[in-house]
Amino acid sequence: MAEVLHTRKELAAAREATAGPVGVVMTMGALHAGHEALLRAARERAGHVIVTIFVNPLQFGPNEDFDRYPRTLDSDLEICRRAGVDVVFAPSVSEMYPEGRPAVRLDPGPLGEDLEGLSRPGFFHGVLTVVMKLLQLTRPDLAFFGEKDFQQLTLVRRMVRDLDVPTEVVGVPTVREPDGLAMSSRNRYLSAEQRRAALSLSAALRAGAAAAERGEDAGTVLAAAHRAFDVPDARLDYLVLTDTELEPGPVAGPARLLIAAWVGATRLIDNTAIHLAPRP
Ligand SMILES: Nc1ncnc2c1ncn2[C@@H]1O[C@H](COP(=O)(O)OP(=O)(O)OP(=O)(O)O)[C@@H](O)[C@H]1O
Ligand SMILES: CC(C)(CO)[C@@H](O)C(=O)[O-]
Ligand code: BAL
Repeated sequence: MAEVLHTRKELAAAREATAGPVGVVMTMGALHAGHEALLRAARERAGHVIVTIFVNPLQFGPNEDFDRYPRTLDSDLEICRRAGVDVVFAPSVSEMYPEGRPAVRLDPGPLGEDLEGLSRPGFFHGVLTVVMKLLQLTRPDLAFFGEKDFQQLTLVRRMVRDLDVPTEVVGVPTVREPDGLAMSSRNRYLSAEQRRAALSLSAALRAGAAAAERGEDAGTVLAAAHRAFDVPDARLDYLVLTDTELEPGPVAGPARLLIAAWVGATRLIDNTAIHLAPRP
């Protein structure tokens, strides 16, 4: 049975009593099969698994969905129990930020201002600040993050490297619905019609990957992805081809194709690995 803790003091006591490799999976709750894959990966690599459930106000903009973000603690706990999680840490906002918004926040650097950071100013300052706080509180040997949020995974890896955090960051492949839609807690905002339009994100990525497999160059790969996205009910935010560190403009070799789009009032993201053929 997972132990459910709400205070930093309880967590510190539980952590003190734990030996052996500790794995942490950080979440905002509303757990789904994507999160379950992270829990399985953690269970395989770590003797002791801690899950954090915290909807972090610091990473939401003033007009974003902090208030309506789904909060489903009972079913989350059931999923954690089934997955053999040892500790669930589910603090309140005042427990995490007793003095209100922290004056000192982590600066994600230039990548934090691009892609997701362009549409969500301050987002990665909020993400990295809470991830660092949760790393300090849980002191894990391993921390598991989903590739679905590839820019987040990249920035967390960079933070851990730049700030000498003694934790290995493990990326877990994106879990999809059978029709290709990347699992996301925000999918539950979609009507049936919007869910059909949302398929255009993964369709664009598949079209890009298929063009790369045919040996097409970067420009053709991107054009194929754009053509496949062409649906009236979804509005593109960005569709970019980068290198695997999210720097712009790869011409050959391993790359990443990333997309963000609005479907109604819901903003969705997705990405895939691409391998560009060597240039002649
Ligand atoms: N489909 C997925 N496959 C793999 N990992 C995922 C998937 N969805 C979320 N994750 C990972 O789970 C962790 C917690 O994410 P979070 O709780 O924000 O869920 P989410 O579904 O991404 O929510 P949202 O839709 O609000 O962004 C992150 O590391 C995230 O990348
Ligand atoms: C990493 C995270 C838990 C920080 O709030 C959040 O950004 C998420 O769920 O991906
Ligand atoms: N899944 C990343 C957290 C967020 O979108 O707020």
